[in-house]
Amino acid sequence: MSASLHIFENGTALAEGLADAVSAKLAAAIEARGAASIAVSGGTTPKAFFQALSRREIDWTKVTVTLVDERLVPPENERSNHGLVAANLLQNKAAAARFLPLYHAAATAEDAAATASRSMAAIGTPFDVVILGMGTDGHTASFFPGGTRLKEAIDPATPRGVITMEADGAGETRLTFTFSSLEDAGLLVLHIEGDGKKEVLARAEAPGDEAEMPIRAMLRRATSPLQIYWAP
Ligand SMILES: O=C1O[C@H](COP(=O)(O)O)[C@@H](O)[C@H](O)[C@H]1O
Repeated sequence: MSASLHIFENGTALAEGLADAVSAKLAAAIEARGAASIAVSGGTTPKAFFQALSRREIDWTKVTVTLVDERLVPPENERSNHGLVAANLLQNKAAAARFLPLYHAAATAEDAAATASRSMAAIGTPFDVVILGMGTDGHTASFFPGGTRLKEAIDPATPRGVITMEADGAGETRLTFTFSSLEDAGLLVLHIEGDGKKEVLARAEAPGDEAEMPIRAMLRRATSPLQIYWAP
């Protein structure tokens, strides 16, 4: 499915425009089914978007928020995506939303992933909204080049759920939804900012191996049209 590019003059305009699109999709899902779901990314990019979305007037009591991926750290750790979402999205109107974490204190990373997969089964699929980010190495979610379970993570035959991932440059062990969990979202967004990320995207759009730039799996094979939101 081909991608669409939405260009904004700056990060503030992008945050507001993306919050408009996402809140409209969540409101439509609530209207249709009485519930809505969104999986968001961490990293440095989404903070302003989270803050804008947190102020949108939808029925947040009917919205479940989770993460596309997470580090195997508790929420009080400064590198926790849960912590980022708690501080910036689960605020204002969105404080009423239900949050389902990927991290669980467990004996092993595999146990944490299995617990996350089980709790996600309650959300229902596909997600109404998925917001992806992208690293300068071409990773998305925790689909890292050289990742221990990259092949499995981006294989469309791997079932929906959360798996572990380790990779050089990823820091902590990661927990990540698989490709099949994310690629058919009602609204599938890639949120990137800056000229550097635009150049990375251009490289990803060129022919090459998905294992070298795993964002290519989403660009090439997602069944939902990928909506790329970019600002300088
Ligand atoms: O490791 C991660 O990085 C990506 C991108 O982060 P950014 O700091 O370049 O915005 C993010 O999408 C992912 O969720 C996160 O775990």
